[in-house]
Amino acid sequence: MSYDAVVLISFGGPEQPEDVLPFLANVTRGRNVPPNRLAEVAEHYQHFGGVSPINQQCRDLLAAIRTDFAAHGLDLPVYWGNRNWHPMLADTVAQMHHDGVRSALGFVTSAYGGYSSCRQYLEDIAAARSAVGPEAPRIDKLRQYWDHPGFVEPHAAAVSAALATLDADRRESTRLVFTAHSIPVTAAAAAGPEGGRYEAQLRETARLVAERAAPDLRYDLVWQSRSGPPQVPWLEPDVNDHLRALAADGVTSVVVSPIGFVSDHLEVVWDLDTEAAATAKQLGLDFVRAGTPGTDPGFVSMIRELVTERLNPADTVPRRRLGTLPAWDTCPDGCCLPVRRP
Ligand SMILES: CC1=C(CCC(=O)O)c2cc3nc(cc4[nH]c(cc5[nH]c(cc1n2)c(C)c5CCC(=O)O)c(CCC(=O)O)c4C)C(CCC(=O)O)=C3C
Ligand SMILES: [Fe+2]
Repeated sequence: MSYDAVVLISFGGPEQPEDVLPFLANVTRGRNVPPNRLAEVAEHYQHFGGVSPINQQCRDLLAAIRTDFAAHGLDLPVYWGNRNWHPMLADTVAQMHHDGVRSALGFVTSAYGGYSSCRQYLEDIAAARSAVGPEAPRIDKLRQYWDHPGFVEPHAAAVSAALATLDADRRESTRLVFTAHSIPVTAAAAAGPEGGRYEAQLRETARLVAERAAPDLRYDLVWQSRSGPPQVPWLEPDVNDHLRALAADGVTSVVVSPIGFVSDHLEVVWDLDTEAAATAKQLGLDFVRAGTPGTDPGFVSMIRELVTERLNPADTVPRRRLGTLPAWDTCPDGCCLPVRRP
């Protein structure tokens, strides 16, 4: 297979106060998110002047990818388009078509399987291509990278750096708390061809990061940013409830590492740095939030590696990874399908 471009595909976020409500309408169209939850989330964005950090983080990543490709003689143009806010993927795909791109590789800013993390991006690609028409470029999504060293190692380095800021005398009562976006329990059960893939991958990433950063410490995987109506079960425990349980258990210090994410977007700076940090303070816990890959050079080279490996079949160029869960270049049909929400 030959490719003539790469496209960075992300979630998108508002960039001014007027964008917040139309952005949220895009995110929640056809989903079961109660109006009071939406109002609450709109307020989180307004705390940051209506600007989500995510688009600038994508611009920074885009620039880093272009610099890295140029430095390694990889001569492919790199585009960027989002699911929920400008630049919208359909506009990007139209531009790619206009520029003569015939087939591209897509890198999405989510490392895991599952409907929201993987399948929905495949749907975004399909919708953007059909908006452009039959001449739209082909776009093949790159593989999930939850256990790639270029994802695991930056998270591990960030956990080590965070730990180094805590009181060494309290090491024995320090806990690593890994977080990811909660999803409905039914969606978790439907993730991957055999089910449970989102959670299984997160457990594997947590283990790989913990082994590298602090093999002597206990760690947990918990959930954040729950949405949806209260009567629908989502993955638990929530990070705030978990901090309360840890404090009651004699834990004095926590490193919170958002392994579910690739950059410090709003779910990180609000749900962790603001809310979870306040919970920890109330409990008298020492709290430090570990960084995300962002534009870490190892993460950026991983993207180049994922691109170049796809120029050759998997049996000729081994796909580097640290874990043992099943892996593939192209998701099977019918994997991670959306579940009908009550
Ligand atoms: C698994 C997952 C990821 C990780 C994978 C990935 O990164 O793609 C993720 C990322 C993100 N989620 C984000 C924002 C939002 N997610 C929402 C709602 C939802 N997320 C869900 C899941 C996930 N979300 C789900 C099941 C819903 C319910 C509605 C639905 O079924 O789709 C809502 C609606 C309001 C609310 O929170 O209820 C907002 C505003 C932002 C942007 C942050 C910024 O602006 O910086 C990012 C990166
Ligand atoms: Fe979300």
